[in-house]
Amino acid sequence: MAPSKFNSSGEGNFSSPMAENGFLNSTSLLNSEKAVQELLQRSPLMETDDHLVEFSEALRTVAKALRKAAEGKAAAQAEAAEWKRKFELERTRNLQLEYKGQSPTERNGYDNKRSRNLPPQATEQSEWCCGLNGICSHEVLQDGDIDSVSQNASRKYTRKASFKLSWCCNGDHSDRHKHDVVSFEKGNITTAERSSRQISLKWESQPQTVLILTKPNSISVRMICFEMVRWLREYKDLQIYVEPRVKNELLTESDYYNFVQTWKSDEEIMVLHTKVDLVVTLGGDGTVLWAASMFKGPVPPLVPFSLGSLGFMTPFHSEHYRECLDSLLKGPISITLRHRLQCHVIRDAARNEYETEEPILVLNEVTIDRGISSYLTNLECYCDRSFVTCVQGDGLILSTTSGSTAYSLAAGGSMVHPQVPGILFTPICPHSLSFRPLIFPEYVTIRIQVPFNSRGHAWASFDGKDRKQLAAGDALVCSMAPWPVPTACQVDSTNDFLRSIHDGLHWNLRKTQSFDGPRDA
Ligand SMILES: NC(=O)c1ccc[n+]([C@@H]2O[C@H](COP(=O)([O-])OP(=O)(O)OC[C@H]3O[C@@H](n4cnc5c(N)ncnc54)[C@H](O)[C@@H]3O)[C@@H](O)[C@H]2O)c1
Ligand SMILES: Nc1ncnc2c1ncn2[C@@H]1O[C@H](COP(=O)(O)OP(=O)(O)OP(=O)(O)O)[C@@H](O)[C@H]1O
Repeated sequence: MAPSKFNSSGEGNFSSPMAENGFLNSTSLLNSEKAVQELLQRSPLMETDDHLVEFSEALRTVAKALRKAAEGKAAAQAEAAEWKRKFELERTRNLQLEYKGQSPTERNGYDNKRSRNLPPQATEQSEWCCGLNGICSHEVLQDGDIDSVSQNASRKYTRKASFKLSWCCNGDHSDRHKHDVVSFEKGNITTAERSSRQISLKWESQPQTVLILTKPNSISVRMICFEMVRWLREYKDLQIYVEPRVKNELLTESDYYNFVQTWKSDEEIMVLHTKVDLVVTLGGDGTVLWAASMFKGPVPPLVPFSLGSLGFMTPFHSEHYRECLDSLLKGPISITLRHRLQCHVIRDAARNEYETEEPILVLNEVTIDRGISSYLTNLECYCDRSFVTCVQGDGLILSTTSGSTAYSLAAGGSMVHPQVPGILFTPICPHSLSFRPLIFPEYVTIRIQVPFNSRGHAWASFDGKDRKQLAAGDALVCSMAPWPVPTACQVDSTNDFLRSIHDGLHWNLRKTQSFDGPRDA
């Protein structure tokens, strides 16, 4: 019998309780029990087990602490993102003020600035409905006083057309602000409006400047663009802006197009929304996404003409552009307010929470996926201060409701009417049987964290573009942006949405059963 290798002194050697015939004999059993007890008391194996137990408990404690820390970080980063959002809003306001020739420091305070730069009606509304901390859509959407612009002789820009937005439903026209959602009169909770209603835009002065954005590398788009520019100039007497590339194309065609304006720098693009009354897009959904991405703040009303293969956001037919533009320039226009998501990438390497990169606004979605890595993505997701889940799979899509018919749909997300405010949380190929897509309300902040123990990097892409690598420790914080994209409707939001899913996706197309006459009971 070989001595136990655990007994270094040679004492307490135990023999196998198994006799040679294969049965247990009692003496050897006694011996072996004693030996096991000795082994349990003295053996380093037991110490190893104890150490393993201790170690795993310590690991569990560390994991708990890490989760707590991450939750704390989530809250801090959500707050940082909220502050950043407010900062961006303020910066855009200041930019507008600077453009109007008034320095932000000339203001006595926030209220004063607002009351001096907004038309009286808008100011009253904003203080009435939102107070200081809210974002009034009419401030974002209704163009303010721009008299100073026309007075400023050094600037060649013309006065921007003003318009008024109203919310109406089934013929009921009402100016009631959409923030006035819940009332607590006499202790009863009632809802006045549950989401924004169909919006109607009425021009208060004639639009004067149109920006035309076109899909590149398409001869048919180029031809329509040339024609449209000429028509808008000769029949509507409008100022026209195009991208530098298009201006070159126009000038190559003819010197006639010399009147068309463009820009040279990104700073000029930043203030484009203060000059342009209407944006026309010629292309597919990608061109609408491109147009939206040009406006990092407020977006002028957008008229999307379809010249692509699948137009979910392009209800206007380019062959009828004259009649369409004629009626849109007169107004009123039914508008779909397409919400956007504001995304901040927060690097773990950044020294503090506020050192975030420039925010990116998306009209469809932000996708966090595994990129070229063959490992499963491992993403920790938080909603405000609450842990949502860990995504283990190909990735995750955070989509707007406008984007619900795009990538999110392909990944199994629901289609949502674009006027419903919300954030879709749709996994891509999750390695789990029970991971169903979610829809969050519009007021939450979602944070996606690449954990430190992630095997590979994750990649974020914004409306299918601008890929950014997310290393372990990096996070993406996402909330609803205060600047929606107002797109003109062919009929109204609902009719256009249903038409797009019927025509674009052949949604629920099925042969109708033949009628064979009533069946016998
Ligand atoms: N598996 C997929 O379905 C998949 C994969 C990658 C990207 N995409 C989508 O492509 C978008 C980028 O579009 P692009 O035109 O620049 O690229 P693209 O030219 O590759 O076109 C992608 C397709 O998505 C359609 N699309 C875009 N936005 C849509 C929307 N809101 N509703 C319905 N369909 C929409 C376009 O019409 C086009 O047919 C991304 O935002 C993403 O949603 C989809
Ligand atoms: N003005 C522009 N400048 C640069 N790129 C653009 C511009 N407009 C569109 N694009 C890009 O060109 C690509 C194709 O555009 P778009 O999606 O509009 O056309 P399409 O693919 O023919 O139409 P659909 O989306 O209906 O299939 C998109 O990736 C879009 O981002």
